[in-house]
Amino acid sequence: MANPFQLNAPGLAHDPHWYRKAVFYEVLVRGFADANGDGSGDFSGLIDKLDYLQWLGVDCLWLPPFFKSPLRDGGYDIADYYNVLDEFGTISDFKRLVAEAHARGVRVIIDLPLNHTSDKHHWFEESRNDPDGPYGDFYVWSDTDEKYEDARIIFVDTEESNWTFDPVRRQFFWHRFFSHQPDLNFENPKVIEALFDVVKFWLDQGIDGFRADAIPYLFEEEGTNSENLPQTHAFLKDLRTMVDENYPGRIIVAEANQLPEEVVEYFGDAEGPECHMCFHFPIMPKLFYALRDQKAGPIIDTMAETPNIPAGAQWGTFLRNHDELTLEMVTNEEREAMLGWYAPDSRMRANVGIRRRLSPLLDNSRAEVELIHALLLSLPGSPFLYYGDEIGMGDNIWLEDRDASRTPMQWNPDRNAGFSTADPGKLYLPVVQSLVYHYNHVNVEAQLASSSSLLHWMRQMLAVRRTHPAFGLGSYRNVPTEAESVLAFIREVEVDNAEGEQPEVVLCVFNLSQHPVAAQLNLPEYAGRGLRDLFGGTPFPAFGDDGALTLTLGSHDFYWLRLRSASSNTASPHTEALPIIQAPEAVK
Ligand SMILES: OC[C@H]1O[C@H](O[C@H]2O[C@H](CO)[C@@H](O)[C@H](O)[C@H]2O)[C@H](O)[C@@H](O)[C@@H]1O
Ligand SMILES: [Ca+2]
Repeated sequence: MANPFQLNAPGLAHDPHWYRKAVFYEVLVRGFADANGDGSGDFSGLIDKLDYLQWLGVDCLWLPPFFKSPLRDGGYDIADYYNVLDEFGTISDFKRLVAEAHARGVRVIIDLPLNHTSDKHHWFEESRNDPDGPYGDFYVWSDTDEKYEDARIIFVDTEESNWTFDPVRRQFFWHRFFSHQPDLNFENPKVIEALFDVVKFWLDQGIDGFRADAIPYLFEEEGTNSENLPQTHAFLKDLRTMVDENYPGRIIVAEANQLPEEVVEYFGDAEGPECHMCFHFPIMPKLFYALRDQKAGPIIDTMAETPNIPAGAQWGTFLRNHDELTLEMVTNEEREAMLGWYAPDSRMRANVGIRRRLSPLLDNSRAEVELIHALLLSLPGSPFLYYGDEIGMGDNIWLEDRDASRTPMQWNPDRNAGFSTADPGKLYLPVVQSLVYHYNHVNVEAQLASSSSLLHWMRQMLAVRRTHPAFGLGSYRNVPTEAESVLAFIREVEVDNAEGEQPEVVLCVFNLSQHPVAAQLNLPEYAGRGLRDLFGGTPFPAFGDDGALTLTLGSHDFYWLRLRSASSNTASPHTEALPIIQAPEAVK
């Protein structure tokens, strides 16, 4: 069959700030495509699907850990930083993946858990067996489990303490996550050296950057909560210096599940930059909260509390990922409300969060799935999508822990959803066969054949976003309205085009309510200016002479509107050109 996704192979454009406009896509190698039919996804399978990802409009892949691991924490328990899981392929397969992605203009970042290893890592084996040997001080050992008592337990479902007694060394070792994941001792310069070597090794394989997993927990200090310590920031400044000096254009993305004022510290400052990007953990749950509360307030407040970031930095925004939908960044009242709304069955909960995929969270409401994506794609930050959400994949809460939302990608209605030719019982996890999300009807092939599908809608959204630099690079300004269900904001950036520097101003308006609403916006600086819809180019009524504009929005409706040029209020070919969205051959 002809490949319906094949486009040209543009290669990578030179752009040191690529990540500030990029759309990222988190893809589990294990879960995407199984090329050799052994029941597990692999690098070759992912390579086969790169045309699809390019067609969708993805700019950069994020690959969660694929290193040698006993897989007791989805690969975040690394046994060997320098080797990959046998079932995924070889390092040369990985390099081929990077090269093939780059040929299609798609970058690749990987996940690097530096805070801890698996207890099967040889560093730990040697540390526990030979306290005076070269690895004796690689982990945090203690004769007592009463140190650092102000550090909270993160995996509250499974862990009772951050210390575990090791019967071999007859001491306790420190771990912020599972008890089979000992924390490395960052006070030991040899550990830092070893980890810098790991980072260099992977950057030498051609990756475009890495996600620094669980970064707030590197150091411990008595009398503190052992999170976000100054020593951690000093380590990150050194790491950034090494990356900038040796690998310009490659990025570090901080995974710091912390309050806005704490997360922002992970960007560093002009004198001492740290990470190029930080995930914006606080805004994510507020989007879900606002949707059920049907009020824009929580989003407006969180954006107001979000500090400015240094030039050249960017937020990473997301709706879902391989973890539970974490509720660490909301108040106790908000958390209780969200658990009631989104996790009525206790099986849907994990640690301080909810282990469900996006579509089931939103009761398979297409309008809500569209609305929350429209928010994600237009609020400040570079969006990180999660594989399968572009087709509204479901989950399986009967699986353990976060595996609920790590099931195989659904490609077609064939055996194993087209993910693998293996005997179904051999798959790493079963494909989703629930009534509503069964792979018979929720799959890429079916959605490709339907021009009104979520998949085509997503592709168009990414295409429109790409055409308007205001979304990636623009400033953000809230526009107050009386209607409490309406969120309105302006994204604005100076763009250089044939007519010289011109501001691109995009007005985004969302109705978070299930009921229609009319909202008046007052922007006197735009008095008399017209607007155009970004999708079809339809002219909208102009702002009045006093700068007032009344918009009506249907249930869960939204607009992305571009302010027309000040001089004429008429379309100019350069500033108002609309993106041409082409349907693939298969649906023409
Ligand atoms: O390796 C341990 C974990 O590291 C990341 O953890 C983060 O996920 C937690 C939720 O599962 C979250 O509560 C915590 O704040 C994060 O640091 C990684 O993403 C996990 O998959 C992994 O288990
Ligand atoms: Ca395989």
